[in-house]
Amino acid sequence: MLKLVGVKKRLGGQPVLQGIDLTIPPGKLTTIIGRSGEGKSVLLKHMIGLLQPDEGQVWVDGVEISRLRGHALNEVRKRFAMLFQGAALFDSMTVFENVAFPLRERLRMKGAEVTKRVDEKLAQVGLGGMGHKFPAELSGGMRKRAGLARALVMQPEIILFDEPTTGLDPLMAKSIHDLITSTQRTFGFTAVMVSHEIPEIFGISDYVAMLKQGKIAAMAPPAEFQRTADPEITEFISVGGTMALPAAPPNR
Ligand SMILES: Nc1ncnc2c1ncn2[C@@H]1O[C@H](COP(=O)(O)OP(=O)(O)OP(=O)(O)O)[C@@H](O)[C@H]1O
Repeated sequence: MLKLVGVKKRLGGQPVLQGIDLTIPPGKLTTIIGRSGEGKSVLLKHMIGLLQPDEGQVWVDGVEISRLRGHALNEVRKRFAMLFQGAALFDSMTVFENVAFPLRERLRMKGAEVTKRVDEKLAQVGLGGMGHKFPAELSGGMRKRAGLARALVMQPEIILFDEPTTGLDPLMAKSIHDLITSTQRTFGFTAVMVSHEIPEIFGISDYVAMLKQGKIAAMAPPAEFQRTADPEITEFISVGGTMALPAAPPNR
C-alpha cells in the first residue's frame, strides 16, 4: 500500500505540495489530474523517493520511504518502475538492449534468461521482432511501448506513468492507454498515472484524483468523480474534455 500523509514540499522558493493526503489503492489504476505546473510530477517523484518531503511522510507497505537513503531506498525502489514523459530510452542502444538494461544492471541477469525475458516483454507490448531497432528508428508510440516494456521487465509491484501519451495522436494515445490497462489487469500491479487526457482517462481509470493548490481536492471512481459538486473541478474536466454530465452539467 502506497500512502502519503501530510506531504509538503517547496521548490525554487515556492510551495508546490501543501499537505498531500493520498492513499493509492493496490492493484488498481489511479489517475492524477490537475493544471499544468500544479505539482503532479513532483508528487510522483515523492512516491518513488526521488524527492524527499519537507514535511509529512511517504509510506510503502508500512515502511516510511521518505526517511530512507542509500541502499535501503534502492531496495524499496526495486519494487517500482517509473515511465517518464519522454520514455527516456538510451539512444545509443537498441530496443533490446534498452529493455535488457535493468535486468543486467540491477538483477545481474545474463545470457539466455535475459533474451527470454526481453523477447517476452517486447511481444507483450506489440514490439515483437523489433528489438534490433534503435529508438530513433521508431515512432513516438513505439518508443512509449519500448519504455513500457523496460518498466514491465522488472515485474514491479507499482508503476508510475508520467503523462504516457504526451505527443501522440489520438489513435496512438488510445493504443497506449489500452496497453496500460491490459497489462495492469494481466499483471495486477498498482498503477499511478499523471495525465491530461480528459475525458479519456475516465474510461480507463479505477480512481481519479485531482491535485489543486497543492492538495488532493477530490479522489473517487470516475463516475462519482464526474458528479463532483466542486465547480472548479467541474470546469476543469469540462474544459479538458467535452463529456456532458447528466447529474451536473458544466455551467457554461
Ligand atoms: N527541481 C525543481 N526545482 C525548482 N522548481 C521545480 C523543480 N521541479 C519542479 N519545480 C516546480 O514545481 C512546480 C510543479 O512542477 P511539476 O512538473 O510537478 O508540475 P506538473 O503538474 O507535473 O506540470 P505539467 O502538467 O505541466 O507536467 C512547477 O512550478 C515547477 O516549476
